[in-house]
Amino acid sequence: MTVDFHELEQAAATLDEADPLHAYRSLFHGADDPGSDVVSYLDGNSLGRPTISATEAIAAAVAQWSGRLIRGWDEQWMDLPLTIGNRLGAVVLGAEAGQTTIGDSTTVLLYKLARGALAMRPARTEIVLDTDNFPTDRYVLEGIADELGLDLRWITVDPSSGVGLEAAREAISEHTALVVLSHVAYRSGFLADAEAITRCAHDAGALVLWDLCHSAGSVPIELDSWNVDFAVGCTYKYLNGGPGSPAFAYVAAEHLDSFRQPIQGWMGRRDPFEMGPGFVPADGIRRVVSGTPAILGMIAVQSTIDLIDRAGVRAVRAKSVQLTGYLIDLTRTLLPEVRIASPLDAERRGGHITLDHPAFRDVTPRLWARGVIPDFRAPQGLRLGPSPLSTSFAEALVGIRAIAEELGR
Ligand SMILES: Cc1ncc(COP(=O)(O)O)c(C=O)c1O
Ligand SMILES: Nc1c(O)cccc1C(=O)C[C@H](N)C(=O)O
Repeated sequence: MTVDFHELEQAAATLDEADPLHAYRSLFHGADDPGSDVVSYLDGNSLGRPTISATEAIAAAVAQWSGRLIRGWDEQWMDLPLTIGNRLGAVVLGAEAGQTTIGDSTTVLLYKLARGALAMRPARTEIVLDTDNFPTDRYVLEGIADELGLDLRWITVDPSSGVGLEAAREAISEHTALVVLSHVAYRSGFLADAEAITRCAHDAGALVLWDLCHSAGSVPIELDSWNVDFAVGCTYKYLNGGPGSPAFAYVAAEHLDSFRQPIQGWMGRRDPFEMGPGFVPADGIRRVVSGTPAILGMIAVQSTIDLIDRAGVRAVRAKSVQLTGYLIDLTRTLLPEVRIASPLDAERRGGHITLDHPAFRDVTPRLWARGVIPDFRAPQGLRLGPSPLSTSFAEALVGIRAIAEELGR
């Protein structure tokens, strides 16, 4: 079959013109910068692009540091993790104020929340998780199971799919203390039915902890109305917080009084500057904090929350579905020998897809060298993660065309 690339380029341009979010692209550094060596950035689910407003916000934070020095803590910084948490809750997580905070890495928050949750179900013996959850989730839970003498109940998952409701229902039992799953699977992009699985866990008397790393900022989330107990997630992906920006943690209001986490630091104590004897947890979500929060690291996230608020989560999701659907269509046309290792049903697909081919391990560095940036996930997956606010259809086409060329088409 011969492919008319001119026609494909015209079609991509038409999609960009019709895209109600297209103007947001110009609010990101590098997206249309003629000096950039990147021609197709498809790794927004590993590290999002910086927003232009974040540069200004970070400069203002440094000026505040310079001018206010230590006074900045009393004036703003002590409350900032909770202030940003509330805003993230309202715009992205479907969470009322007072349940979300920013700090630590996802890995560390996962540990803190899982330990705290397990302490609330002391008579139960099992943690339910899946074989294809992100490595850090599996490793953290393996460590906790060793520490506490608990059993891990693994849901075996096809890496091109994810944890469906039936599989979750089979695994969850009267022995289950805690269920820990990813809302969007890091490899396939499978979008779990978080509401139904949460209900299923609760019916069995268990608690749930959702990893929202790949869903926050790309798919609608309603933690309060889904009755989720706990959640964690990254801010450097679709929330554009920057490399290593601190993660977020959500603890449902109903659990906050009884919740105790294992890293009892002074910043999570009631009246930390009293510096008194013994640990007394702070009221509310502040008790999730352990040490001094990374203030400069959390500044950029606010800029993206503002953009998502303006664009609307529904519009962000609609663009994301359109982008992944477009990548799937192009793959079928230009890469017929490649397997699509992600859900074809948009309802069950998050913001990224994975393509499978034995040549991808070798192809990936060649793509990076020519400014086309997806990422490689072993054993043979090429993961394409467009960002709804900054990726154009034209850019997606450039990426798939380059993959086709590298495969010798
Ligand atoms: C699903 C998921 N969970 C957890 C993590 C780990 O996050 P961190 O390295 O920031 O602790 C990541 C990404 O690295 C991820 O994709
Ligand atoms: N956190 C990352 C890093 O420090 C380096 C490279 C990639 C990452 C990622 O975020 C990977 C990502 N969580 C994934 O889903 O694979």
